[in-house]
Amino acid sequence: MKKIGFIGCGNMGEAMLSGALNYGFVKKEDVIVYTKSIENLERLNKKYNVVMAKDSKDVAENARINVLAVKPDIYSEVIEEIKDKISKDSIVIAIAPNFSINVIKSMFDKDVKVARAMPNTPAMIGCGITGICFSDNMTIEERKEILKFFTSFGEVIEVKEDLMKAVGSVSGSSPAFIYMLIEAMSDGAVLLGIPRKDAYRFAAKAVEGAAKMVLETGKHPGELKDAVCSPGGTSIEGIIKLEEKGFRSGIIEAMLKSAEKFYSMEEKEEKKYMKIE
Ligand SMILES: NC(=O)C1=CN([C@@H]2O[C@H](COP(=O)(O)OP(=O)(O)OC[C@H]3O[C@@H](n4cnc5c(N)ncnc54)[C@H](OP(=O)(O)O)[C@@H]3O)[C@@H](O)[C@H]2O)C=CC1
Ligand SMILES: O=C(O)[C@@H]1CCC=N1
Repeated sequence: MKKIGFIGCGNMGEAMLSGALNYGFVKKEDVIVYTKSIENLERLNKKYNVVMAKDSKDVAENARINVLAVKPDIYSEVIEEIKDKISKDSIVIAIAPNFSINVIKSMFDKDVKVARAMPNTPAMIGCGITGICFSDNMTIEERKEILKFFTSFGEVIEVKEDLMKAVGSVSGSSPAFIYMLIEAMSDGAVLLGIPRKDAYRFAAKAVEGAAKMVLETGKHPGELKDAVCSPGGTSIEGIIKLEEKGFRSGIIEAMLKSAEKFYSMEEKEEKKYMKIE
């Protein structure tokens, strides 16, 4: 029996796989992976030397922890395929926005052990952050093991299930917002004459440095911002423009919009599988 299996291994699956291997949660011979295309499967096998499964069932039959890293619209098809192979000792990790723990149980048609998580792609470099909740039937030991998996490629915070939609915004989706910030900062720097390559470096390092200042000093972000702005100086000019353009409310609304979508996706599946009106 392998320790962990990945059904689907694209952007998020590979980020977790490489994180878990690099940061020592699991050895390559203890991982089994299945993806739809043979090209991707062979690429992953070559890159990580993990065992290739012949199909999703093969993963479920041979792995104790099963990570469902397929797109949301493939979940039901995959669960249908593997449900008979999931034993009472297996653990299912679900990372799609749509499916609550109850819905996953209902899709498996049994009291399966479910860890519902919302990770993010910086997992690939060991800098992920994941929000997670567990089904009641999971033991403390099992929970600890799953927390260890997610900790192997970043931080993990246990949350109540109804906060998963917020975690989706602030963890799952937010890297996309930050990449946009870096891209926009770089465009501005290029406009001011800095070569493109250097512009990305300046912008990304500023984001990294600012994030570390928040994490390591424990200071309020507003205090750190104030320390940058000299009276009558250059930064405050930029800040006035950001306020004028609705920077902060734009970000807050983006968070709410992502959470709203998460909730509506979840609600749709609840109605379908739990027969809730
Ligand atoms: N991307 C992100 O930042 C985040 C994603 N998530 C969630 O992670 C999940 C995966 O998303 P993401 O990694 O972006 O998606 P990708 O499209 O990058 O990866 C999907 C994977 O599923 C495989 N696949 C497709 N059909 C099947 C099938 N029938 N059986 C088995 N495997 C199949 C694909 O195989 P192949 O490569 O061969 O086509 C691919 O490896 C989603 O549910 C998403 O909501 C959660 C948090 C963050
Ligand atoms: O965009 C999505 O739906 C997925 C979930 C969070 C990040 N990516």
